[in-house]
Amino acid sequence: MTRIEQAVRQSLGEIIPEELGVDLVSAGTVTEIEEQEGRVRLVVHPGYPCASRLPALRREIEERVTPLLEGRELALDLSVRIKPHRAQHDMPAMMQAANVIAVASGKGGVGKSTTAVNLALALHAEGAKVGLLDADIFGPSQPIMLGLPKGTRPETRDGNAFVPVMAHGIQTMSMGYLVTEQTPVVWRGPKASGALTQMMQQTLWHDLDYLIVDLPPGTGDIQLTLAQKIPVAGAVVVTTPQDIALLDAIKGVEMFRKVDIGVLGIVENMAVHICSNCGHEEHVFGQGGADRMGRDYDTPVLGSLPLSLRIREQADGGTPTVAADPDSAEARLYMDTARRMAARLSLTREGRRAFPKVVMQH
Ligand SMILES: Nc1ncnc2c1ncn2[C@@H]1O[C@H](COP(=O)(O)OP(=O)(O)OP(=O)(O)O)[C@@H](O)[C@H]1O
Repeated sequence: MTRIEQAVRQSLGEIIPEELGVDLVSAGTVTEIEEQEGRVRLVVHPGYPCASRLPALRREIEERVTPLLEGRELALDLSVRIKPHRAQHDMPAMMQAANVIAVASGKGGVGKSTTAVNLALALHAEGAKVGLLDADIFGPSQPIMLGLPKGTRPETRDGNAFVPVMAHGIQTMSMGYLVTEQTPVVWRGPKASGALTQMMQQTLWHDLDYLIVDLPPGTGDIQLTLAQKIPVAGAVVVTTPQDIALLDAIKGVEMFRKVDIGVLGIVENMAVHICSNCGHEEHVFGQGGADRMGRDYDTPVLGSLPLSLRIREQADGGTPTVAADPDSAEARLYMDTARRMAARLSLTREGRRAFPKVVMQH
């Protein structure tokens, strides 16, 4: 390595993007530094979607590196490359989805689905190709949050494969598309788990960087099936700061660890209420619990969302916050959380790629 290459490497080793928490070199994003005639070629590939951050990162790199080049030109290739990351027991990634991320909660009603859809939209806004699977077989809520008209059905191909339904730029699939109000879902246990595997594998996901799976609450059959049959690169546990929700969240974290699925972090929802009249902040469900849990279980808090009327109205109205009002404070919190989640995943080991396989069977 030449003197200039060394100096460049060292200065890149001092740039620490907030969401990554480590420097560009340690994170493995610097794939090439080469002094050539009259110029230095530099290739930096962040492994997570961060379109909104690239201009500032480019400026920072240029400002630090250019003075070191002794008059040579800087040829900088700064672009995102999302790879598949290691799934449990080294299972190969799905062909059509590089990274499956499970969004779970220990108990119901903590806002897991709202969080999942906003995180999916945030990854999309940052430039990733994203799918969302509503795995809540018994109470699918994503079709409503995605604003899809009642009775929306996915197209089928060859009679047994579903074309994902596009909504706000992401590919989606939900049991809500397959059942009607007249056909109550009476499956339990193995049948429901079978339905999840089927939905996952018989959907023609197209070239996804991330498939976000919105799990039903708890630690039951569906979660177990996911752990056995589907390669999951990472999990996120959504919780409110209430003690009881936290205890349930701990069970969720432990469940994923037991089945060798990495927990990327905790998202704390409804952490603080901001009065829409006077702006007064109140910690409705207590304060600091997720931080404590994060420390005790060595799991970072990826983000903290307020209890906000807008989040509820926008989700329940079919255009979740990130799509409805991308510049709002709440949307920015979701974007920050999603970037941290994906950045943390980018630091885990690379996974095995799947071999081409025909999913459709007759
Ligand atoms: N941060 C928030 N502020 C205000 N309302 C919220 C927030 N997050 C979620 N909600 C609302 O809380 C309700 C429950 O949310 P959601 O359906 O996402 O929860 P869940 O944990 O997925 O529920 P379930 O256990 O039934 O699957 C919804 O009406 C949603 O709009």
